[in-house]
Amino acid sequence: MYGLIWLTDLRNKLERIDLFIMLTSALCHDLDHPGYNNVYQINAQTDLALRYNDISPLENHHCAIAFGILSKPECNILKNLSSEQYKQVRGGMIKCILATDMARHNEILNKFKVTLPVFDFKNKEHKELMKIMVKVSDISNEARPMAVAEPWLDCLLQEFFNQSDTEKLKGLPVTPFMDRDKVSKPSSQTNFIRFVLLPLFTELTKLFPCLEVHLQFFHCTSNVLYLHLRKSEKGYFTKKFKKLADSFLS
Ligand SMILES: Nc1nc2c(ncn2[C@@H]2O[C@H](COP(=O)(O)O)[C@@H](O)[C@H]2O)c(=O)[nH]1
Ligand SMILES: [Zn+2]
Repeated sequence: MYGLIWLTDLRNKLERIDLFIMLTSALCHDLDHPGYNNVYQINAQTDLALRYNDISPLENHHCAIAFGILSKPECNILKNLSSEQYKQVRGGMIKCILATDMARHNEILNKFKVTLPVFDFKNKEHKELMKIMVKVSDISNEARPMAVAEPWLDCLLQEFFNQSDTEKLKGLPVTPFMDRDKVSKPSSQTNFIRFVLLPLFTELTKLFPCLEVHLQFFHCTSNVLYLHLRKSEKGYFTKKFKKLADSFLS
C-alpha cells in the first residue's frame, strides 16, 4: 500500500486521514487469519461463521481483532484523534477491510467503474477508490518481481491445498480452485491474473496511467504462464515481449 500510494501520487490527491485509513487497513486486513477461507468457515459451521452469521466471517474477524489491538493503551495510535476523526477512521477501516472479501470483488469493482468517467478525488461519493486500493494491495503479489512473489505464491498454494485436503477429509464440498488434483501453479495464476488482476488493473489504469506498465506486465505474465501450460517453444516470444518480461523478471 505504501508503495502504491507513492506510485500513484495519492499523497497529493487524497486527504491525510484517508491515506492513514488505507495504510492501517492494509496492515490489519488479514489479522489472525486461520488459513481457511469464508466458504470453508460457512460449510464447516465454524465459530467465526456462527458469530458473524455467515456474512464475511473472516473480514469481520480481522477487523474486530484490529480494533481490539488498537484499543490497548500501548498500541492505541488513534488516541490523539478527535471523536469525529476516530469515527471517520473506524468507519473507513471497517469499509476497507470488509471490502477485501473476494466474494464482493465484482460488486466493488463495478461500483468503482461507475465513478470512473466523472472521477473526482475530492468527491466524498468516490471513496470506493480507497477500497480498491486496499484490495489491490491485498491481491497484487503477482505485480512484484518473481523472486519476491514466488515464495508467497508457494505459501498461498500450500494454504489452498491444505484447505481442500481438509474439506476432503471432513466430507465437505471441495473448493475447486484449491484442489491439488485440479490446479497447478501456472493454471492457478493464469486464471487469477486473467480473470481477477487484469480486469482490476485495466480499470485502475484509467485513473492512474502510470500503472500501464503493470498492466502490460500482467498480460505478459499470464501469456507466459498460459504458454507454459501449453508447453510452447521458447522461440515463440517476440523480442519486444521478451525484453519487457525480462526487465520485470530480473
Ligand atoms: N490464485 C491466486 N489467488 C490469489 C492470489 N492473490 C490473492 N489471491 C486470492 O485472494 C484472496 C485474498 O484473500 P485473503 O483473505 O486470503 O487475503 C486469497 O485467499 C486468494 O483466494 C494469487 O496470486 N493467486
Ligand atoms: Zn483477507
